[in-house]
Amino acid sequence: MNASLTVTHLARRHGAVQAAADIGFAVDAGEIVGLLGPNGAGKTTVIESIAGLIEPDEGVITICGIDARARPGAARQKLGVVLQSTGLQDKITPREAITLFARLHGTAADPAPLLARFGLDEKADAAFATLSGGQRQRLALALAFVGAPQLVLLDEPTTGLDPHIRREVHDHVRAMRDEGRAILVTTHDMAEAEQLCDRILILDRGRIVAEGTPAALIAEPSAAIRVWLQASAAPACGWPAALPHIHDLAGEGAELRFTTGDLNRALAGIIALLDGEGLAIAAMRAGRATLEDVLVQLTGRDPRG
Ligand SMILES: Nc1ncnc2c1ncn2[C@@H]1O[C@H](COP(=O)(O)OP(=O)(O)OP(=O)(O)O)[C@@H](O)[C@H]1O
Repeated sequence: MNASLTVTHLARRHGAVQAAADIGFAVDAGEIVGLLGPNGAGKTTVIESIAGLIEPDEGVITICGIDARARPGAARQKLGVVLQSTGLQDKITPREAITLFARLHGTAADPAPLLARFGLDEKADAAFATLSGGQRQRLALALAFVGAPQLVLLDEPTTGLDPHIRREVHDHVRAMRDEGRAILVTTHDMAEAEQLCDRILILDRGRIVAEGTPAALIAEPSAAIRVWLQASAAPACGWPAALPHIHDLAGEGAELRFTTGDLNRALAGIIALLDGEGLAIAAMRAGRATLEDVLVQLTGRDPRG
């Protein structure tokens, strides 16, 4: 087995809140796994537990075969972390920061290759405070890369970045994966998750509620097609609570929203219902469900908060 990270029965409370409960998953070498979920789902709690920044109440975390809770120092050597804030001082330069991180890692790495790889040559000796958002994020990736980690944890690595820089960060993350590293990434951007992740874990209220490739989650038969429909008027007795071949039914006035795996049969049922009331379909939109639809369906909440 080549899992770079295994997490079993991870649990953590923050006061009265069960932020993580019985979390279990693995990330293999050469794989990008996305941790998705609405605000407060527990994503940061899971990442910080793996990074050794908070102490879980229960669970086993193994990083490249090392028990991370029993041997945090040894596990840290295998790990690179990009958190939401770098915590760097305004005056430090990228060259100094990389040198400092290398020293903390117990290596004396030459910063030049990392500065070049992450496009920071020109800013190598500029103060952190003068770097743009994209340059700061490239520096955060470079710092996570000190010590050539086998597992990289990225907590919302592209939040607040423009689309061009976001694509650049994606390319760096894919390159890390293609070198055989394991990547665990959190994001609120469903399009990003769909493009970047080989596999996705959906978290809700501290628990994993779904897991699979983006394509498999979207192709979940009951949710494959998302439909909005408007009748010529609201049905006299309202919309029924359930109809054959229809899921996530939400009707209001003349409008109906639902998901279905069989549009023919779903529409046949609706047409029969409308015919019975002397009504017709006035307008309709149907399309492939997105990862965002899947997440809303599973958690009942908007992934962007
Ligand atoms: N230090 C803390 N003290 C008290 N409660 C906390 C603390 N940290 C997190 N929580 C709570 O634990 C739950 C999980 O929070 P966490 O930050 O892990 O979620 P998240 O999925 O990363 O959210 P977001 O997408 O908003 O970053 C939330 O209910 C949050 O309010």
